[in-house]
Amino acid sequence: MPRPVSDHPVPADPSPTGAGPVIDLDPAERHGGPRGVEVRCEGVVHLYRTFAGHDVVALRGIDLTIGAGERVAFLGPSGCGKSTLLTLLGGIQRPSAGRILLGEEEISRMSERRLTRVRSRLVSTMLQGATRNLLAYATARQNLAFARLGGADRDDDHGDGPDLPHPAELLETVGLADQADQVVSTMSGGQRQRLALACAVANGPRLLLADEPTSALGHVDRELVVELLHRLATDRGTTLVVVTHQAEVAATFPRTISMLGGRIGSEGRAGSQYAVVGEEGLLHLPTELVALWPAGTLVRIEQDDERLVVTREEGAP
Ligand SMILES: Nc1ncnc2c1ncn2[C@@H]1O[C@H](COP(=O)(O)OP(=O)(O)OP(=O)(O)O)[C@@H](O)[C@H]1O
Repeated sequence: MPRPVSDHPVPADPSPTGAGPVIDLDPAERHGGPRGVEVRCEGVVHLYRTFAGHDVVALRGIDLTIGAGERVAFLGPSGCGKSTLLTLLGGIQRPSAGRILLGEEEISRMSERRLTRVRSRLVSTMLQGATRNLLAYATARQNLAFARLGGADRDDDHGDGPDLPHPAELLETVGLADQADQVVSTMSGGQRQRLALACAVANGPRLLLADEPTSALGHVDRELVVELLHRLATDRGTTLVVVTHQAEVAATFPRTISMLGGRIGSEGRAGSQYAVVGEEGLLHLPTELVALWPAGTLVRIEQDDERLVVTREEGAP
């Protein structure tokens, strides 16, 4: 029987160095609000240095706020920076410039020690490909137990506290109760991905990040995993950010963000498309219009009260 949250006050940061403020792991829950954490990016730029010594600009200035408990899908062509952004939000890499905040915690400037705590207690990242998130020669139950070790880092409850989902219930939720003692390497792709999802939420993250969680799955498994992602996130109010190239997956999210060339291009909310005006008036077309309005198309732009009217100039050079 879960104990009430007030029995488990979040302890002060036990770091022997005493460095930095306490990571407030669950403020919203203690105040009865959503459990998810707000995500903010301010001017985030990311460069990769190649072996040949060249810089590749993966992100060119991302300004973005994702509300606590919001569910968002990132779309965009290959190489536009989706996975890079996800790894920055998960604290796996640090941005070359700009700020990333999870709630009040600025993870872009945090010490490695505190970042490790954030990764094990606040954020969970599902990498692309189910097996990268699992121990292939362990059973489903053992994988879940391992995934909960991060939660066990919670000094108040040693991993069995009220805010951690129970492993048996999680296996039941993802439809793997009968596979509890099955070794991962003998599971189907869909079963592995459902187990990876169960492991990702096993230590009760407030932000769940998933990179292409359905890319290798058939139609039935894809629908199952998408439904589980939404259910597990909404049940606990977890903020959910998913990268996908599948439009039908993105369409199940209340908010979609399309990226292009390392920038945020357009947004969709509840079926409507929005474009974000970028630096120097740059405006990206929604992805599905790009083929109809290719680069080089000459257009006339006129302002009509609150509307911008864009008209193709037929026959122009
Ligand atoms: N480790 C790396 N070293 C050098 N360049 C990289 C590295 N990782 C990514 N890049 C480059 O950064 C840019 C963004 O890559 P990223 O993987 O974030 O894009 P993506 O939108 O997730 O692509 P995909 O949909 O193909 O996974 C690309 O130009 C890519 O080649």
